[in-house]
Amino acid sequence: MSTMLEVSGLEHRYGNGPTAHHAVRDLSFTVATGQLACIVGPSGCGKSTLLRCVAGLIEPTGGEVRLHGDLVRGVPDDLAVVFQDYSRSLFPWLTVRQNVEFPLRWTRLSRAQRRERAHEALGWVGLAEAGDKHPWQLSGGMQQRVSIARALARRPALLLMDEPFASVDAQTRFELEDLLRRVQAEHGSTILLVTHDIDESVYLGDRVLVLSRSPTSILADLPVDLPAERDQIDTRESPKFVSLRGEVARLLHGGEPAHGVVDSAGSTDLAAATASETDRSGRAEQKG
Ligand SMILES: Nc1ncnc2c1ncn2[C@@H]1O[C@H](COP(=O)(O)OP(=O)(O)OP(=O)(O)O)[C@@H](O)[C@H]1O
Repeated sequence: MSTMLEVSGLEHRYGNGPTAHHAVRDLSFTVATGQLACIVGPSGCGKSTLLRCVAGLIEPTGGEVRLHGDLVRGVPDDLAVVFQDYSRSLFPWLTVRQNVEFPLRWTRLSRAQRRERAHEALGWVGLAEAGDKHPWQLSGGMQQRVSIARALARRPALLLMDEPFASVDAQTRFELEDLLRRVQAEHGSTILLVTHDIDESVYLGDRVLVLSRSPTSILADLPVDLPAERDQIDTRESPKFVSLRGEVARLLHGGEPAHGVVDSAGSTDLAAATASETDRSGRAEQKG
């Protein structure tokens, strides 16, 4: 699988001198084409700073970011971002279709092609019939689906998502998570998604990057060895999911990566971690 995103020795410091704040210390990782990688870390650890560097919105003070091999300097044309706050990212005076078409104005697509792309992307998120409505006529979850459609209509090489489901209720969140996995599988999208939610990172991710406190670095890079087809009830109840969630939570609460299973690249072999966790819980059950 080819590499879509390569972050090498990334460092970012806000300001200079004694008041400087070192937000990101030393981050190196890659995301393969078609992969959905989740980033999880404590509040204020530097997740948004990382995303801003990847999006080319700020210039890192050290290291580099490459998108399909090209050094990121400024916002790449083929990158899209979905933010948490859909109500501020959609234009209320435009219809849903016009919102989705809007960023396509800066492409070489004709008007008819833009309309076609918008219609198609709205179909992907189940909103083909809502094109003539205005955002304020839709529920919060539907508005976030419009934001996702708008990002996908550009066919980005990389989709960045910053806490995309943090502002919707639990049921809608589940629906949006399933929608994202379906869309990603159907269209082979490469996604880097930041979340505060440990369960969400494991449910959504092909892998989970766990970040340390600020100045942040990578504590563990955990492959999520769950079936591609996931289910909000069965997957979340499966021993593997429970074990992975426990591992991420343990790391975030100051634990070391599962010992004996960290490889030289700093990534943790979850198969081994899962086996040892299952073994532990099995022994606990037997004792009980
Ligand atoms: N423009 C800025 N100037 C100075 N310090 C900043 C700036 N932006 C962020 N910081 C600091 O850098 C650190 C990382 O912030 P960042 O917003 O990247 O973290 P985060 O993990 O996204 O936070 P949260 O989980 O609360 O969204 C924090 O200590 C924050 O106060």
